[in-house]
Amino acid sequence: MVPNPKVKAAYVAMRSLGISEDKVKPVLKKLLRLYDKNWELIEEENYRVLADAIFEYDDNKAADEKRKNHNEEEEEPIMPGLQRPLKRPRHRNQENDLIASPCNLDLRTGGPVLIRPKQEEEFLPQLIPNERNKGKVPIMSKGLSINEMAYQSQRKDKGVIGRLSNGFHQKEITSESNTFHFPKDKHLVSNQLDLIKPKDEPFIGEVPLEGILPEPSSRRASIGRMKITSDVPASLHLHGRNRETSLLASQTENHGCEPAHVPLESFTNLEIASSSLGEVRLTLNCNSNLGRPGYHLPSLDTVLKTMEDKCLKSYKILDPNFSVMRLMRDMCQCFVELGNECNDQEDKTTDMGQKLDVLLKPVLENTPNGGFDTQNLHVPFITPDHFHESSQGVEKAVTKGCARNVERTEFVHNFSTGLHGSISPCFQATSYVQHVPLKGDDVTNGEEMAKISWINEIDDQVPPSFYYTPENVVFEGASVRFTLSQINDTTCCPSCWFDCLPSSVPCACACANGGEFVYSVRGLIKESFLDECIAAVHEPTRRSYFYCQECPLERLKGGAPKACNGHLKRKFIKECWRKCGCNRCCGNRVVQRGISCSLQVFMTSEGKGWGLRSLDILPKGAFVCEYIGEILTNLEVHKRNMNATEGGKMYQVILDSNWDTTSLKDDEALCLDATYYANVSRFINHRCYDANLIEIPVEVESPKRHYYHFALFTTRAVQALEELTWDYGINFEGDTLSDTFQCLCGSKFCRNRKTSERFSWHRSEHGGLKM
Ligand SMILES: C[S@@+](CC[C@H](N)C(=O)[O-])C[C@H]1O[C@@H](n2cnc3c(N)ncnc32)[C@H](O)[C@@H]1O
Repeated sequence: MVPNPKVKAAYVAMRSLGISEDKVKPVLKKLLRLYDKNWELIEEENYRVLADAIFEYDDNKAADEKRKNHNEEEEEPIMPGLQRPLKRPRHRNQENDLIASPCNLDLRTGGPVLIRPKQEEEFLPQLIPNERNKGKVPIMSKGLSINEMAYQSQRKDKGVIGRLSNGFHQKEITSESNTFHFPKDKHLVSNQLDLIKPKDEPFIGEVPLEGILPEPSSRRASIGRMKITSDVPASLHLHGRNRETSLLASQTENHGCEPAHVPLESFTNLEIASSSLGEVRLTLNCNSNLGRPGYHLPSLDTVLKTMEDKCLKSYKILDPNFSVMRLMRDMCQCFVELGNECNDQEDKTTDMGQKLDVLLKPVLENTPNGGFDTQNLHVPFITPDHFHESSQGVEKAVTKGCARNVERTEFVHNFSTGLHGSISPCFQATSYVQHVPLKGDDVTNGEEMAKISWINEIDDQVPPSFYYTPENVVFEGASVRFTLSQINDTTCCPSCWFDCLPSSVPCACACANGGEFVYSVRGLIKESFLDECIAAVHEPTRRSYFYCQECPLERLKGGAPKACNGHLKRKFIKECWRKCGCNRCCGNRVVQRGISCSLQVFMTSEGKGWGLRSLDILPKGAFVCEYIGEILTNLEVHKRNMNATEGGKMYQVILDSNWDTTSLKDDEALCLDATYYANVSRFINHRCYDANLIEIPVEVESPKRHYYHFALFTTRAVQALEELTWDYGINFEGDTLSDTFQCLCGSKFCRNRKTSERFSWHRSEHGGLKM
């Protein structure tokens, strides 16, 4: 009989791993039966399932034998003769492994496949508690040389705009070059890792360990504090298991003592370096007792073996010579080599962001708080200036990142009512992030329902990188917390059903909109409402403004309190929400459903940089997108602007459409900053007066209107490929803007001209426009 070519190919693949045919045959048979002869599953990832099944069988057999010896019972092996072909011995927790195996076969019974390969990740957390991320965490300690030697950079391209009373106000800033340099000399790049001795570190005081790895509060108390001092000479040169990689372990808690030889088992600080010069080091810190009574540090050997085993199983690395230490060393090497090769300034900044992400992400993934969907966690980059401040700064920055993710929990279940009681709108962002490089041709990075493409027919620039988020993210200190209890029956419509719009009796949400819904059945803003909104911007009078008794913006400027310039009152739209009886298809839920039109980011030909356009014709009153960014307190905006340098782009918008209160607290005076976190709206350019978009504040989750959604709707029909623009409300006669923003909007009503061709413009006393 001609051998099946697929079987033959499987033998060949296994042979390359040192597994003989007679070992492959019975396992392959079982697999084929279990997978219903679905070869695709078996062939996937270079026969990973098959290889694992063979190993699994081997392990089972070893375990059986152990048990047999132990029980002194006579038992026939069901499939004799399998021996591990790999060079590396695999030591496992047998029980866990059996369950967590990607192809959890009971080869003795040919029983069902409990976990299919693709599902492995889902099962791991429960099945191997505390194991999943172990060994993945290069914790940034004080000794991380990236911090000290490689990374001196300034915030790059940080753009800021602040909205004036009815528009943007800005502080332009320059892109500063990133000064990150790795050693230029090629000879510094050694092919081998060398022993390194950490140089004396400056005293930076006490660094709480929990700052690096946040612990659940119950455990915090028991966690010791790690002190890093200038005199931490207690470095050990450890030659781990005759490996080509040399290790250095230091006893960080051994302050001020002479170097002491400690057993491998009690290392607390493992460093892997790129060479003896230690240009790049990876540091692994571990509190010697993890704050748990009875905890003993495993030996380095055990950790490495377990990690290698994990790499085999979880990361599908089948190379029998694979070594975790080599992997980490290679990573250090990459830093050195890429730094040397990188001549282009821009490359350096982008690459560094990625490298830091590699280092930081695992720290966050490994938070013992657990429970987060680590697959979806997006970790902000820590800015260079935080890295070179001090190593303490590094740890602070890492903590910040963790804190942000802790805040990410969206719903706090209220057990007494069974409702989602307290709802935090989004997660905590940090300002200290670096832009994320754009991947592929979708500027949304897959975050929106539909892809948003980009095109540049003018030059060879690619869109700037930033962190795409379809929802606002809250920065620390901003008072944005929603609770269902804030919404009473007069501010929602619990008795409505499916869609509120067709109802002949206006519901509470319609009443909040002035007695009728703002949206038509086609999902457009009704013309009368829209025209009122446009008129309020185009023809403001004194009564169109709120005047704060104590303006939060003026308060920030310091000095003698100045009178408020006024904040333009805007009509709000109130959308239905969770306490309403209708569902997501309700016609009074437009903005919350997100972007539905076809948009494209493109390079403008007038020199305004990138812009946004619609690929389709849009009718008047259509919702285009929300202005999305970080929700900041104005205090934070002020801080960011103070730290910014001149020359960048403007991305900040003040949420002042309802500043009618005399007692607006500092944490309630909010702003959206789309510099780091943003959606596609950050590409919309300004146009004086006759822009085709208008901002309308939309209340969705909360009747408290100091926070609201900043939604952009068309003011008229828009042609396909016509640029979408919006009037930032810039006061070109104001001192902050006149020099820095040269308006290229091309409108015949452009306010940036001293005298318009056809009109003579002057400002109203409140900063609005009058013809
Ligand atoms: C919110 S961003 C808009 C997107 C931006 N063009 C880009 O390339 O990322 C605002 C910045 O775009 C530029 N910009 C927007 N409207 C402009 C206009 N009418 N004239 C000149 N520059 C404009 C300015 O640099 C401004 O700071």
